[in-house]
Amino acid sequence: MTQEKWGQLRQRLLKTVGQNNYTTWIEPLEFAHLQDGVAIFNVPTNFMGNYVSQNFADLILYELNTSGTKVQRVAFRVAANVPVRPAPRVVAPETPTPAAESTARHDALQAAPLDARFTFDSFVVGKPNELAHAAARRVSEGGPVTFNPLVLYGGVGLGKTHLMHAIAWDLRARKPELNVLYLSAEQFMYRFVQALRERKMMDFKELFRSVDVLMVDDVQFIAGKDSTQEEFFHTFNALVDQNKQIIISADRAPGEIKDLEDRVKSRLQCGLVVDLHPTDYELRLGILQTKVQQYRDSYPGLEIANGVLEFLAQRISTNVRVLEGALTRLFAFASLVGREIDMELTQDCLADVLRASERKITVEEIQRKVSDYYNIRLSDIIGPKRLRSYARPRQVAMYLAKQLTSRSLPEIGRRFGGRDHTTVMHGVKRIEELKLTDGQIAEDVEMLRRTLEA
Ligand SMILES: Nc1ncnc2c1ncn2[C@@H]1O[C@H](COP(=O)(O)OP(=O)(O)OP(=O)(O)O)[C@@H](O)[C@H]1O
Repeated sequence: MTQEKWGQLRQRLLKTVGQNNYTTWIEPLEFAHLQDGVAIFNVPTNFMGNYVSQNFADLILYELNTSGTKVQRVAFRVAANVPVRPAPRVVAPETPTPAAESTARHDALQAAPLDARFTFDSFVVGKPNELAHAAARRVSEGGPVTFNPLVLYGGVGLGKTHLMHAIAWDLRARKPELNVLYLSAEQFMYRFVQALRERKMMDFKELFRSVDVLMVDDVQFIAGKDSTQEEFFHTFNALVDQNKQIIISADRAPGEIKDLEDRVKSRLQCGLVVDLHPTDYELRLGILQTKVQQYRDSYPGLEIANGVLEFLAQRISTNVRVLEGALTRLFAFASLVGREIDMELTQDCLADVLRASERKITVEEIQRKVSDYYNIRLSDIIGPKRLRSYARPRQVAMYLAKQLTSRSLPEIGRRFGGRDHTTVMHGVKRIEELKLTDGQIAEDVEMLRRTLEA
């Protein structure tokens, strides 16, 4: 079907549904394409898609087929670039027309916009985020609900929002018929308070319970806000009862969110809780390389000297937002002054960022913490003894020194009683392998990392 044909068809629909309905529901529809007998239309919001689907889909299908276009089904999906129309003014609020009433409801449930850059394609996967990524991918397939809710948690700027948006984009593409609602916990509270104030609690409940996939970002925000928590709890239960997928993000594990009611905590812990770990050197480097590829389009011809990305990955903190900000600044600066991005330019341009993110953890501190943890003496970690009960903690300490400090392998070796850098490399590799096969080691390393970074 062509756009022109859709234009003619809309005129026929106008006659059938009347001007009011037409302006509110039909006109904003944008014909996207016809594929395998499904006519796909872009709509500005999920709510609109749902409403049109329930009320006008049969009519549209009928009109399409009688005009000679063979279509088995129509589907509506939310596209990022379809403008949201302002709600038509309700002239007589006491007796709103059905269309106007629905539009007002639709405004009350406006989903937060999705960031077009936050897709699975642009998400770089590494050890620290691979589990979270895999879980997000699974949910985005929209198959039967196997874990509910999916809780993604982790520190600032580690990609929680990015993953949630990626799930939403994917679901919209794969299952346009699903009503996917993404919003922050703050927006949830805002809508709730607004519904209370405007005495529209029934609408609020009905609308939240009508979604197929609910995604609430930064749930820690509702901690300590009693009535919002209560409403969230009921919404949550109602959706889980209907087997609707819920995806939640938080800045820490549900059990550790202060002032979050126990019943909410325990509900959140019922599904799959996955942790986005702080980025490690390899992931940071991977992210930088990917971003550089993206920047090349905007800054053609700009060169980066060898070693600059490695330097940034080593020196800038675990927060990906800070890493991205640094790179953006570097590119903008280099293109302004028309120079290659070399070490000198990097140091000049990012002096403040580099100072702020200087790592505070020292190799000595790591050695102390590790010896305390394994209950051995500091001298045994540094000393020459090869006993397994010393060698393994020593390797753990070397591994942590590599991950958490900017020291090179030879520098680390020197601090471990003058060992060679190949010994350190071997130790680091050994722990990397053991982390995958030995749950106890993985837990030890994680505990130590947390106490060191606290
Ligand atoms: N693995 C990754 N690959 C590519 N980009 C990433 C990755 N992780 C994070 N980012 C980018 O880092 C920035 C911050 O990520 P995001 O907003 O998702 O963090 P967050 O965990 O939600 O943080 P906050 O708690 O501050 O909301 C975004 O621009 C995101 O695209």
